Amino acid sequence: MDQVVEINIQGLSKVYKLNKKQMQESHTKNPKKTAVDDLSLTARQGEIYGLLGPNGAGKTTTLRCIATIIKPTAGQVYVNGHEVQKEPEEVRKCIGFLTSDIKLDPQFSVDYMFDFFGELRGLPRQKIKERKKELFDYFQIGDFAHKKIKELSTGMKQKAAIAVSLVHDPEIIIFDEPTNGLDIITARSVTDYLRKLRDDGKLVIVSTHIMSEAEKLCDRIGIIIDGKKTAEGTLKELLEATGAGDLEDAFFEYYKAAKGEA
Ligand SMILES: Nc1ncnc2c1ncn2[C@@H]1O[C@H](COP(=O)(O)OP(=O)(O)OP(=O)(O)O)[C@@H](O)[C@H]1O
Repeated sequence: MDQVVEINIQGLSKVYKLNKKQMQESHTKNPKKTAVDDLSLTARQGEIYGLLGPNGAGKTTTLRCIATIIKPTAGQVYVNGHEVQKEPEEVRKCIGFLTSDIKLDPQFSVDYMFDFFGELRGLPRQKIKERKKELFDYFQIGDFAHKKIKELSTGMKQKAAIAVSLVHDPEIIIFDEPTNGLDIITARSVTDYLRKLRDDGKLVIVSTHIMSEAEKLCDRIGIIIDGKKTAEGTLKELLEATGAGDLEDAFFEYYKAAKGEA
C-alpha cells in the first residue's frame, strides 16, 4: 500500500531555555519561553496549509520541529507516518524545507549548490540535470546560474534557495514565509509554483503573517497566537464562524478572544 502523504502533529510544545542576554532583551526573569503550546494539526496531500499568526506566534518553531531542525519539548510530529525524533532521516527524505535562516554558501554559484545538494541527496546525475532544467527554467535562474550567491539580489537568492530545496522533488514542501522580502512579480511566481505543486498532489505547508497571501493561497488556515492554534478551517469556514467579511477581520476576532479582550 502507498504511504499516505501527511503531516500529523499531536500536542506539540516547544520551550526554549533563555540565556541571560535573551532574558534581558525580553524583559523577563523567566528563563523559559514557551514558543509552541500543545498544538495539534493534520495537513494532507493535495492541499496548501497555512500557519497564520503575528510575529513571535510560534510559526517558525512549529515548522522547524516538523523539519527535524529542532526537537520538540513534548508531543509527537509524524511526517508520512515517520516520527520526527525517532526517524529523522526518513522524514528528511520526504520534505523540502525553506526558511530564511538557511543560507546558501555566498561563495558558490546556484548551479554548483544545486548539483551539490542533489549529490548529497544521492540523486543520479541525470535526475539532477532534469530537475535543474525544470526548476531553473521555471524560476528563470539560467541568467544568473553561474554568478556567486553573494552577488545576487534578494529575489534571485530566494529563487535559488527554493530551487535547491526542491532538488529531490519532495512530496512535502515546508516553506517559512516564502514570499518575505520579494517584489510582487517574484512573489507571484513563488505562490504560483506552490499552487502547481499542490495540483501535482504534493502537500504544501507555509507560514505567513500576510492576510492577503493566506486568503488567496491557502486551502486551509491554522491561526496561531501565543503558540496555540486558536482556529482552523477554510477561508469560508473562518468567515462563517466569526461573521467577518474578510480574513483580517476574522483574525482580529480570534486575536481578541485569545487575548481575553471583549
Ligand atoms: N532559539 C530561540 N531561543 C529562544 N527563544 C526563541 C528561539 N527561537 C524563537 N524564540 C522565541 O519563541 C517565540 C516564537 O518564535 P517563532 O520564531 O517561532 O515565531 P514566528 O511566529 O515564526 O514569528 P515571526 O513571524 O516573527 O518569524 C518568540 O517569542 C521567539 O522570540
